[in-house]
Amino acid sequence: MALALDPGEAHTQFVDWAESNGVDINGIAPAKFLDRGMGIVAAKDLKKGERLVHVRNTSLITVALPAVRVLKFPDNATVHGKLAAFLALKLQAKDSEYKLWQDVWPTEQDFRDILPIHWPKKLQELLPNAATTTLTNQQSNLTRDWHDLHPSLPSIPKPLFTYTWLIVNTRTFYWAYPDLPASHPRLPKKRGQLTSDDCYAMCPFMDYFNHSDVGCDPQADATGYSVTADRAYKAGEEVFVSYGAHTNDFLLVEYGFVLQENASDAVLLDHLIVPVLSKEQTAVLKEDGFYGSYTLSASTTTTASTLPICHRTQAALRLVTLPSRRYAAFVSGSDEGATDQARVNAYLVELLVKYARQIGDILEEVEGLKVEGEGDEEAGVQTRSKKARRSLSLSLAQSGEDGEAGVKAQHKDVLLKRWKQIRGIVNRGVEALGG
Ligand SMILES: C[S@@+](CC[C@H](N)C(=O)[O-])C[C@H]1O[C@@H](n2cnc3c(N)ncnc32)[C@H](O)[C@@H]1O
Repeated sequence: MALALDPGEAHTQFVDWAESNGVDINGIAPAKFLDRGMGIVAAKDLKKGERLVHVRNTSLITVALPAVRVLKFPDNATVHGKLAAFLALKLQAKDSEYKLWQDVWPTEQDFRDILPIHWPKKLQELLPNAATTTLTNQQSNLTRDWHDLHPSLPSIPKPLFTYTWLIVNTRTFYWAYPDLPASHPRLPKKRGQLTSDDCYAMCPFMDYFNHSDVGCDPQADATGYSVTADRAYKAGEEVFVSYGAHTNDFLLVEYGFVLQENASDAVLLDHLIVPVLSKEQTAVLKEDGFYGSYTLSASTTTTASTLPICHRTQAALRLVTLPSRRYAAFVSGSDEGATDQARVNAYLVELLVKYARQIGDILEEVEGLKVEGEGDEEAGVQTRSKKARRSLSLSLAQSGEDGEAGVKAQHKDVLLKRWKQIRGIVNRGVEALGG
């Protein structure tokens, strides 16, 4: 069990505030962990099915709040951007009603330590392919939101907006406004047209929960949000929720960590398979809906009948390696494909073995990166209070000194860890495919 430390005064004050502001807490408490900031622990033995927390719908922070609507952000701005803008204004105002909540958020420096969006470019360039795609999308979403909202935020510097945008990104919950009727004017769009990008809610206290691939499943209804124990917990044990079935590449970019054990982990193979497709094969796969998103899963329960590759990968590789009628029989379902499986496997093994060699080179490159500012700067920051660190880092950022930061030991460690995980998945894949 990871060591849970006393969270400190700011957290005690926040919990008191939360309890008097629509958050019902039962048998759990925030605690500090050495490697993942804050989290939630069982404050007593808990039974499976016990409700651990309920956050009233009126205590959620959504764009339907009158306090957000009155700011009249542009209609075309995203819900993510509007919430980030609202929270930036609240953080700047000295008398915000959310001050005690904001005081327990991770600091901007915490984000610089863990989130790849703040990594130096040379390190970002060494991210695995799937992580690079997620990071590119994240960067362009942030740029779009800043572009759309900064004319409405003359007093907010970009680093502050970036900070609250990342707070929303790492702490938001899916909220489809179950408390509002179908075409209520406070909905971001009419109910029928709501997309997942419209359904963001900030949920004070619930945002203390850390993620595990197997954990409690937060539930929303018209009364608000709740978390119920998915199993029995001993007092002192950390209680996780699941943020969803995410790979470690996704978790690294969106949340700044990778899991040691992750049943949802997989390696994206697009960069290996797409380049071997001819123009004609690409067109066929696009037409059949099998172009891209080729995955090799991390599953260790693979048997001969359940290979660690997805159906899309099977389809693409069959088109590349077999006569087109064999491909057609497979995708139409008239042939399960067992006869050709060995050929398909052998082809993929070749690609994976080549990839394993490249991974070896990348690992060497990452291992060789020089870590800057080790020791001195870190030690100084750790002795300051969290609040002081926040104001220090925000004021630094406000001066525009974003620059090209150096590689930190933390960045390098997590990147090495991820590449070693990928090497493990690839090697296990080669074995399972009979290589
Ligand atoms: C919703 S917040 C959870 C509370 C957060 N740990 C804090 O200090 O406030 C999500 C963030 O928690 C951290 N986190 C969540 N689950 C984690 C895990 N299993 N391992 C390491 N860090 C985790 C990541 O920094 C992530 O961006």
